[in-house]
Amino acid sequence: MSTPNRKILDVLNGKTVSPPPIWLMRQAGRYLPEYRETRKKAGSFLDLCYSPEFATEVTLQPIRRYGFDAAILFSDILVIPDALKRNVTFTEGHGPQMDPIDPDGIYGLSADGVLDHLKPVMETVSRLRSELPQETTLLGFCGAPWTVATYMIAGHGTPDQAPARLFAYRHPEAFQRLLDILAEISADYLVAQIDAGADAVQIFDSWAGVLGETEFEAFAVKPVRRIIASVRARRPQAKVIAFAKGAGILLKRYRQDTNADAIGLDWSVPLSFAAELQKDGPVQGNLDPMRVVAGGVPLRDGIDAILQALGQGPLIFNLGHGITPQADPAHVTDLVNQVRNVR
Ligand SMILES: Cc1c2[nH]c(c1CCC(=O)O)Cc1[nH]c(c(CCC(=O)O)c1C)Cc1[nH]c(c(CCC(=O)O)c1C)Cc1[nH]c(c(C)c1CCC(=O)O)C2
Repeated sequence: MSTPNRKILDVLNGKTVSPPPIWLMRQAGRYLPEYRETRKKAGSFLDLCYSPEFATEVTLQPIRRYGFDAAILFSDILVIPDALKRNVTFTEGHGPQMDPIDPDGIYGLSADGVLDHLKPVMETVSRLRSELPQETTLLGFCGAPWTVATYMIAGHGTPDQAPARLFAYRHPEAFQRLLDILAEISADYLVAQIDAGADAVQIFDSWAGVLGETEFEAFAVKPVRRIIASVRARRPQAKVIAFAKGAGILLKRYRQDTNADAIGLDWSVPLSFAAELQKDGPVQGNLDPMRVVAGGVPLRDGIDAILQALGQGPLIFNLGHGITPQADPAHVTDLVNQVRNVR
């Protein structure tokens, strides 16, 4: 069998690829008119996530438009609480909502049936692998236990994750049990995505940045290390990108202690520090999504700075967080052309 030429896998193996491969977090989404069209047809947001036909279509849309080096499975990190029967809904303007969980609820959680519930997602992954160009890397993903737990405890998004932080102090045993079950399910879920055709996976810890040092170690590092170890024990070839948003100087230890193949960097990570982190292994990031909204000079300067600081080492070009609905699709074309040095 010939090995497909997937640049992102080369970077994940520690190689420098020039120009760097590129994909964008949330590259399938509301900034694209074709996404908004499909979204209307699919019904609710979760209906879209569980429809192999529509989820495949929206995953492919940004690949057709921009030829990104990776496609990321269209789904959401909150399909796990949904599979755990937490009554998850997404309503326009309110973001995700679910039943807030208490300690009794945590002790009542069961992993049974979770992967069955997620079978349509695996069907989407296998359709994608057969429909994508050979050279496009297919990324699977899950949320990190801490970030998923913050939604399960509050029942919705919060600016500072105060409900989950307080819960962890008040109910340490129940909270640990929640992290453990989420880590176990997430590892199985990632293995299932890899078996269905994902080339690599990303773990999103979007709320890692609100944790103090001790809690970062216990709630962000440990569960992610456990997931990666469990996936590697079963699928030694699997590549993992870990994105701990807001982790700052703790990122140095985060890579070493989780054993991630690459770490994602948000836009607050100084490029001098990013270059140091790159000496330990591949990095991904870290353009401020607002530069994509602004376009023009701020966009050009931001891209230049990243390419200058990180372009000589293993880099996957990305944003420092998801692209926002107000981004102009034409600015994304400019971004891709500049990174690829196309005039
Ligand atoms: C925290 C988190 C969530 N979901 C996700 C995270 C981690 C990354 C991050 O921090 O952005 C991850 C995610 N969500 C989505 C993807 C799909 C793949 C891709 O990146 O293109 C991925 C990888 C689609 C989505 N997930 C969601 C949308 C928008 C919903 C819609 O189309 O109506 C999309 C395209 C909904 C969602 N899902 C979530 C929130 C808070 C919201 C509401 C906020 C919003 O509306 O942007 C939870």
